[in-house]
Formats: sequence, C-alpha cells, structure tokens
Amino acid sequence: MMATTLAPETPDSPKTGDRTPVFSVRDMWKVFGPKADRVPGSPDAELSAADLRARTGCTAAVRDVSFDVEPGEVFVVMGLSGSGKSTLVRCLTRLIEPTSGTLKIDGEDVMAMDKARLRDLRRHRAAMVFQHFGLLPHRSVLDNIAYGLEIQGMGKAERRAKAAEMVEKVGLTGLERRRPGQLSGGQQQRVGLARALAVDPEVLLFDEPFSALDPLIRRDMQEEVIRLHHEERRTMVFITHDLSEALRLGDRIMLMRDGGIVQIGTPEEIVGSPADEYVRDFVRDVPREQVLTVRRAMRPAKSDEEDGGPALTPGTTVADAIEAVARSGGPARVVDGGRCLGVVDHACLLSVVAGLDGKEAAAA
Ligand SMILES: Nc1ncnc2c1ncn2[C@@H]1O[C@H](COP(=O)(O)OP(=O)(O)OP(=O)(O)O)[C@@H](O)[C@H]1O
Repeated sequence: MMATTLAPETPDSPKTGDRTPVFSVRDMWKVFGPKADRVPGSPDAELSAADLRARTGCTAAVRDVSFDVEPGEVFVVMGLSGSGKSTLVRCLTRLIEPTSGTLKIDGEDVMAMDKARLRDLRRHRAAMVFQHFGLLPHRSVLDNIAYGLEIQGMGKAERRAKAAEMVEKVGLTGLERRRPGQLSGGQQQRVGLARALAVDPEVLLFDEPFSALDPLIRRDMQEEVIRLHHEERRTMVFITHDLSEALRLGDRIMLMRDGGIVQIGTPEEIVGSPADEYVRDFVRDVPREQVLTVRRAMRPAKSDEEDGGPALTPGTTVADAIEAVARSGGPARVVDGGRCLGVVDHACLLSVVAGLDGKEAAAA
C-alpha cells in the first residue's frame, strides 16, 4: 500500500467531498512491457521498479494510484523525471490505456466508453495543453485558436468570433494575423492555452506547458493561469517537475515517485507535514514563511488578547504575519467570520520559520 494523505477541508481551499469529483481514480496501474496485464495483483507488483524490470522486462509507470480531482481545483501532479506524471495524466483520457483500475469523470465510467464517447471526452470535456504547443505553422494565430472548434464542426464565422474572444482573454490582441513562427515561445504557449480554452472544456490538463520557457516568461504564464483560474474556477490538472511552480499554482499537490503516490496535500501540508524523508528532502529549501499560514503558527488567545491587536485571516502567510506583528509590536489575532481562532506572536512565528512547529502545532 502506498501512503497517501488526503487533504482536510479548510476554509481557503475548495470544498471537497460534497460534489462528484471531476476525476475519480482507483487502484490504477499502467505497466509497459511483455504480458503487462499480469503484473497488477501478482506478487511481482510488490517488486521495486528495478527488480520488476529485471524479472519481467516490464516498467510500472503508474503503480496502484488512487485519488480524486475536485471540481474547481488546480490539482498539481509533481515528481522527478520518470516518476510517471505524463503517463498518469494521459491515462485520464485514455490517450494511454490503463492496465487496470477504475476511472470516472463526473461519475461516468471512462473505462466503459466506446471510441466515439472517448473522442467526445477529449474534444469537449478535457482539453490538453502540451509543452510543445503543436501549433499549425501555416495558419494564423486566430485560426490556430479556432482549430479545436473546427474539429468540433463549428461554422467559420462562429468559431472565429469565439477565437477572437480567447485572443483577448489570454492577452494576444494585435497578433491575430501572425503565424506561430512569428511569435515568442511565451506567445506561442498563450495560443496553445487559448486553443484549449476555446472549446470550453470542463477540465484543462497541462503537461509541463511552461518548462521550455525562460524564467520570466514562465512566471508570466503562471500568473496568467492563476488569473484565468480565479476568473473561471475551471478545474485544472497541471503536471510539473518544478516545486516552486507546484507551490505557486496548486490547491493540492500530488507527489509521485516511481509511479506511486508519496503524498497528496495542500502546499502547506506538503511543506509543513512531509509524509516521509523523501518529501522532507524535496521541500528542504522552500521558504517556509511564504507557504505556511498563521493557521499552523497560532496559539490559543489569552482572555486579554481576544479584542486587541491586528486581525489576520487564517490564510495569511507567516511572512505577512511577521510584518504585521513587527509593525504593531504585539501579537496579532487570527480571525475567521468574526471569531478569534487564536493569536500569533514573535515566538510562534519564529518557530514555524525555524521548522520547530512540528506535530504539536498541527494538532493544536
Ligand atoms: N511507451 C513506453 N514504453 C515503455 N516504458 C515507458 C513508456 N512510456 C513511459 N515509459 C516509462 O514509464 C516511466 C514513467 O514515464 P513518464 O513519462 O510518465 O514520466 P514523467 O514523470 O512524466 O517524466 P518526465 O518528467 O521526464 O516527462 C519511465 O520509467 C518511462 O521510461
């Protein structure tokens, strides 16, 4: 069994559990190699990746994976190269056929879908944005964006009008007539994004879309995704091997290693309560004060502290709380819906930064 931690509900993260998940994955395996379907459920399934390869010639790219993607969340799949991210996300629309397990979209069994239904799923419900944008070189920006609509059979005038809307949405106004070769990498990725958005899919799947971009443009594109997400609340599954990208974008992060899940949690849970040494190592250099919040740092308020001092929401980062406490010179209250949940002072903020908050703080 893989150790998985499911995120608890918090006021700042999308609610879980009260709606049908967009994707629901259970016990999924994808094994490449000879007689791959014999591996799941057999004693070989317990072997390490290297031993499995040596004994059977098979690679378990996805290993007994179970998780839900909730409506409206940005769900980040993170892991080192070869950990199984791309294979897993391609399995979600059966671009790669899972070897075993169950898979549902909005409660509907994806494994039972016939070819026509699957085509419909990929065209209308789950659009993919790739690292290599796959743009058509001889078509204009506008026609590239309209391409998915053309495949859907939409008439020319209608699809161009829709594409023009998307041009504006992703900040490409003025570039509609250009060919992809006349655009920068970041602009080309915006075209890829606009093309995926144009079909108005329920969920966007991003496969390392920004890894070829230089850092400043990458940052721009991340902000674009965050802005779009805030505007539309569209569900997004985002693959990256970059931890800072995962922390910036993810409502929840699923960390993979050797095809399995090591931990699923909010950025705060991953950084603040790593599931094991592997995760701890992964997050070692993360500036904790920028990810952890006062929810984790606070202590109970004494009776004379409940009314005075600055008020912070529970989602305030420790970095912002340090500034508030330094300015006021005294403790700050953590207030939610008019109720004082606790206070943060110099000592508790410092212990979070120093990584001394540990289990007692989480329990409190
Ligand atoms: N068609 C295939 N046949 C055999 N093995 C494969 C195939 N595709 C992927 N693999 C193996 O499955 C494992 C997971 O690969 P995958 O591409 O999903 O990882 P990834 O985490 O997306 O890596 P990267 O970040 O480098 O893209 C790797 O060991 C890879 O070599």
